[in-house]
Amino acid sequence: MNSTDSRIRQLIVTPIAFSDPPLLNSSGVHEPLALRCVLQLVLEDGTVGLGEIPGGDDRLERLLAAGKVIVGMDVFDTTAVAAAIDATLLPTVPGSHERGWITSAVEVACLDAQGRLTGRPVSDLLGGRVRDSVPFAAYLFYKWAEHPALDGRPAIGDGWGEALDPAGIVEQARVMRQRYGFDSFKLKGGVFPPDEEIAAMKALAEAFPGSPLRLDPNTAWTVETSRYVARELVDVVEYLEDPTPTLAGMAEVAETSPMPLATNMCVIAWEHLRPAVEQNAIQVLLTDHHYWGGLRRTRELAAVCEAFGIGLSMHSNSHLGISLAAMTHVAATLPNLDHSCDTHYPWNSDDDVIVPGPLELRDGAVKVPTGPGLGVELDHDALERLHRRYLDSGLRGRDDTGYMRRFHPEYALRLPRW
Ligand SMILES: O=C([O-])C(=O)C[C@H](O)[C@@H](O)C(=O)[O-]
Ligand SMILES: [Mg+2]
Repeated sequence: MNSTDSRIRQLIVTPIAFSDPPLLNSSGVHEPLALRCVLQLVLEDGTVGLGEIPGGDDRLERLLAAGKVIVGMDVFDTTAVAAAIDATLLPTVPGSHERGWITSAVEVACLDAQGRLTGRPVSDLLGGRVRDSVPFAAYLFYKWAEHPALDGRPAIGDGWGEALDPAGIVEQARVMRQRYGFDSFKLKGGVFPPDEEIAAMKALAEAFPGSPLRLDPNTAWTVETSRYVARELVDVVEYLEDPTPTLAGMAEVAETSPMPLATNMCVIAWEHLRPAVEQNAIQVLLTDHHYWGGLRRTRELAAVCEAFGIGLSMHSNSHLGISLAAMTHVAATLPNLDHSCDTHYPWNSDDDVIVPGPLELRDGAVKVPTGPGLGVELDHDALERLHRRYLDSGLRGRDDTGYMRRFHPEYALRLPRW
């Protein structure tokens, strides 16, 4: 062993759980805890690279399998590392989308380690920044005031209060702007009948004139309803996100839609790109390095979008700071990032910060960390605390619909619903 031995010694995967408010969407409501996996990629010289992806038993198992095949490989050999993981998972995980989560998580940890070894930020390793700070949108949600009491557990409140109508959404947007300076706003729709959500978007447009707005019902509408909403929101939204299911459905809506259609649902793997282009089904792609195979693959995806005139935005699930750092680094290097990125980060509790330090949402943007690698350091006490929560919770997957049914047994998942 010497001080520059960049071979991978071990992948440590830690499943964790962190607090999530009762955010509503087209498939139910967020549970009180969200699951993530934190990766620590340990090199022979003791350098550690960090990664983070959504949790759940399946992903945990796949990450552990990936960890076994990459031992001894050089951390700079990310193409071979990804290929080894892909080959290992292929027999049991046929979908490239699902394999992408795992190769991505490990690639980010490799890049973090490479940056620590070379003293360069990940954005430099990706080709260099075209911007020093990355704009994010406020991600607005209809929500309950609290997680109701359940099975002897008391109700769990949060500082945000209830938002179930246009006034509540505008108020939430005001708080988001006041705290974080966001200029653009995305509303998670598909919760209430379309006319109520149209009213919320119009109220936002009136309250924040000139601010870019988006509405994302996660495929809650039929083609006909999508066309109606599109007509109602002309000159109100910059794009409509996943109004209806399937590429064919999106293509039908796009034929008459006055605004671009965006997706993070019907184009989620490389094999979806060609039919999407052929059918002109989407005009904006929300990329997400977590499932597109990593930060380098995200840059390749951006180039494909550029070639076909598809605009670029960025998707987010509930996430912690390692993911935010990775999103910020890659977004900083994308010349054709046309829209501010999504982030769930403001919904997190202060108790759940696992990488205290440079990441801050200010003026609606995050400054790209300039320290080595991702530029963030893991708080091991916080990691241990969130790992305990995971163990104690017994939660092993995400189930927004099942959780909604605990309070409304008649609730049924129907997409499209309207
Ligand atoms: O843009 C999106 O579709 C999302 O962010 C998906 C997420 O799962 C969001 O809907 C949520 O967390 O409820
Ligand atoms: Mg979406």
